[in-house]
Amino acid sequence: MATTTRTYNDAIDALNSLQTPFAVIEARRRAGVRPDAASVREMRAYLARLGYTPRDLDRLNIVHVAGTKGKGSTCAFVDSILSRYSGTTTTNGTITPRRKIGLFTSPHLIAVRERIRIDSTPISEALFAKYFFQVWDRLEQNPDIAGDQAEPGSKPIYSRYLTLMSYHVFLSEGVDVAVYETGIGGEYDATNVVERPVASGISTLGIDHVFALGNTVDKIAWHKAGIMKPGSPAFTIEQVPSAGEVLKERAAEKGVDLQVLDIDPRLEGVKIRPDAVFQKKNATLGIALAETALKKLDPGFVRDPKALPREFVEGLEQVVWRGRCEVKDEGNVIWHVDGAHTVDSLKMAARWFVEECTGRKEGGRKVLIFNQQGRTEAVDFLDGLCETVEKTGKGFEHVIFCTNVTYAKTGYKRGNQPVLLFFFLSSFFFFFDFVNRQHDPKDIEEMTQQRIFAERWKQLDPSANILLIPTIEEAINTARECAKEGEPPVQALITGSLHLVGGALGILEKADAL
Ligand SMILES: Nc1ncnc2c1ncn2[C@@H]1O[C@H](COP(=O)(O)OP(=O)(O)OP(=O)(O)O)[C@@H](O)[C@H]1O
Ligand SMILES: [Mg+2]
Ligand SMILES: [Mg+2]
Repeated sequence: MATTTRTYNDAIDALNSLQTPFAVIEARRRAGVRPDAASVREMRAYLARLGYTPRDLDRLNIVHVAGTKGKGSTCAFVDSILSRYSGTTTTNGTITPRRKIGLFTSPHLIAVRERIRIDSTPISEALFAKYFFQVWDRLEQNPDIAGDQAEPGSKPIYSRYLTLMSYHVFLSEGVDVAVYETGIGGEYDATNVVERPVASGISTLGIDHVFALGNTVDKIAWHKAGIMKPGSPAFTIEQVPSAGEVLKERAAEKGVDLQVLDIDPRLEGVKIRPDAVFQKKNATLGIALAETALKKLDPGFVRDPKALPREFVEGLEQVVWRGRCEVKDEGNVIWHVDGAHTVDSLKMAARWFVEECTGRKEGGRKVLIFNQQGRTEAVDFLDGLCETVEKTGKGFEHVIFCTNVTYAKTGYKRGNQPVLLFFFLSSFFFFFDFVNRQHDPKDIEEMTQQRIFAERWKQLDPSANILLIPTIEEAINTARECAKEGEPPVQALITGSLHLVGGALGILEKADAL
């Protein structure tokens, strides 16, 4: 990859070249190749080529979170609490200096730099480009270290590159504590190169990423349990029994003291949004992780079992975690935006939408915009969604299935220049942060998946007006056209994938990053 200039866009181009192409993913899937221990060995090799050892990561005081759902939300709670708590405590009369908090999450909604945050803000384009190419150069300067377990001269794949880069960013920027969300699973996830986290947390387990992790919740639990490390406290919340058992067994094998937390009674009176049990579980986990980190970072910190410190309450109430249970009132349309993309979380999202709608005086017509790309099982997401909303007596009047392409004219993402990368998609240009090589372009062009969704919805609710619309932008405009003069505002739900939600928020807010 030519890297003669080193702008942010060059960095994004180079990063996108590290995506595993759709054809390779398919070939591996057919051959039954699943992630294994080699991925962490490879991460260790790249870390060494960058000039770091796993010991260096200890300086980051990592809080590590795995789970099927609620990882990102839990991490956001920890980040929000810690950033409010730092700099406010007095030890022996002196104010402790403000701490820098790193946050590494996935996926991104609009711009990839959202995945690497310092003090809750995505790193700037300039900083992203700078560190991206520092990593690139170091890998090229040290193409091989004798005996290491990565192919000589190779570059890590997309998610592993970003993980490596995040360590380099946080170490270079002097981050005091870094909160890490796993990508897929735990045991073999790129983030699992950390050996001595300050604490590990496992959020709600369920079924997702079946190919990589297994098709039952106990197999999935085995992977997630891989982030627990001897010598580091580990926490989880109530799980379905088969998953809970596996977590306990693996904790015992590793000699880890795993605490299973009930909803924290100190949350009474704290305004958690949405006001739902799943979010209180995420908050409970977030509190325990933040407390454990603070015990290490702040010798003056004492846990009060009766009440949460003011900074914790503020951190929990004011947390920002975009694309999850968001309401945006546009006048004619009230948008409900949630990136749920598993059977269970879609039921949660539907319940939240229904509660929002029933809480309103006037009930306008309901419109759904749904997308999920590249996962055939996604058609089963629809049943719970339809049923939950129909229970209110008034289901979705219009149901729009669109692709994950954002803009009608320019393709995936607004940018300075379009880059034509792909063959099949004659009418779409691909843009930087959302070039996605991991889906079959033909499926998108022919709206194969959307047609399957439409068939299913026709069976679920024959009275709904079902529409297939190519882009997110056109889907949003269509929903806007459903609003009629003199009628209460349209109540629209946008859900099914984070790509969809990111694209939609980008359009609704004209934002470049969240
Ligand atoms: N504990 C939970 N149980 C079930 N559903 C949840 C839970 N927490 C969040 N959700 C739902 O899942 C969606 C995604 O939440 P979040 O980003 O925290 O999860 P994640 O684990 O980071 O997911 P991803 O796989 O997208 O990285 C939310 O919008 C919400 O609808
Ligand atoms: Mg996931
Ligand atoms: Mg996430």
